[in-house]
Amino acid sequence: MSSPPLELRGVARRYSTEAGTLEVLRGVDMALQAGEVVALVAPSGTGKSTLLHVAGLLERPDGGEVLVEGRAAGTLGDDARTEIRRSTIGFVYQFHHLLPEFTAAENVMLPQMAAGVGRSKAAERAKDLLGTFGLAARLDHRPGKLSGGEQQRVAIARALANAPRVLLADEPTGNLDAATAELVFAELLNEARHRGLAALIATHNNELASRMDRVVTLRNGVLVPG
Ligand SMILES: Nc1ncnc2c1ncn2[C@@H]1O[C@H](COP(=O)(O)OP(=O)(O)OP(=O)(O)O)[C@@H](O)[C@H]1O
Repeated sequence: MSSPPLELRGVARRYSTEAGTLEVLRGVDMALQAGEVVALVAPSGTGKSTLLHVAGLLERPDGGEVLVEGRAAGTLGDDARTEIRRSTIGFVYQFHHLLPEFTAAENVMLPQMAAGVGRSKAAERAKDLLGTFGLAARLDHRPGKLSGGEQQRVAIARALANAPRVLLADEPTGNLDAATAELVFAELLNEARHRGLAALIATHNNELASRMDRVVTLRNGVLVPG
């Protein structure tokens, strides 16, 4: 059997604070299979973002390992992690984090060009992706001229730009009104399923969580089912 796109083994992460050491992750184990969309539920402040950042190779674990397609990746150096992240992992944040001085299309082109794709090919792919999210008429708009839902759709298109096998999302619709959140979530779920991605989507919303394939909860620094 091939390796899961993403696996966490005994992942630990702690922060030094004035009050002492804060053990946020105490041995997180999880395997995320291709085609599986998993909900990550965690009360605020328990380490959900920390977990996603470590899983997405943005931060290194203090213990344990993150395996990407079977390769120990979490504890590699910054350049190697960046390389693997760029080619394998798409990340959607709660706030879109788009670059305000670039257009929607350019925001989707940039990660591709950073990965070595030529400008015209990147532009073509950005157009296709943004079209998928109903933004064909918004390619040349800067983020400030887009609605919240449109901004988040651009952010999702950007996360998919390099055809990742893993999609990580940190409350991707948490900043939208309920009706827009529903539409954007449905599109995100649809794309993740259509592409057969291994997806981990953090949400505080139990109804959204129940529509994913399974739910994991972060409790006392470990993941438990349900
Ligand atoms: N760089 C850091 N240094 C010190 N403490 C940190 C650091 N990053 C996070 N923490 C602390 O670790 C804990 C978990 O933070 P994290 O951002 O992962 O929580 P979260 O579950 O994502 O919260 P929320 O849902 O409110 O965004 C919090 O108590 C936070 O204050």
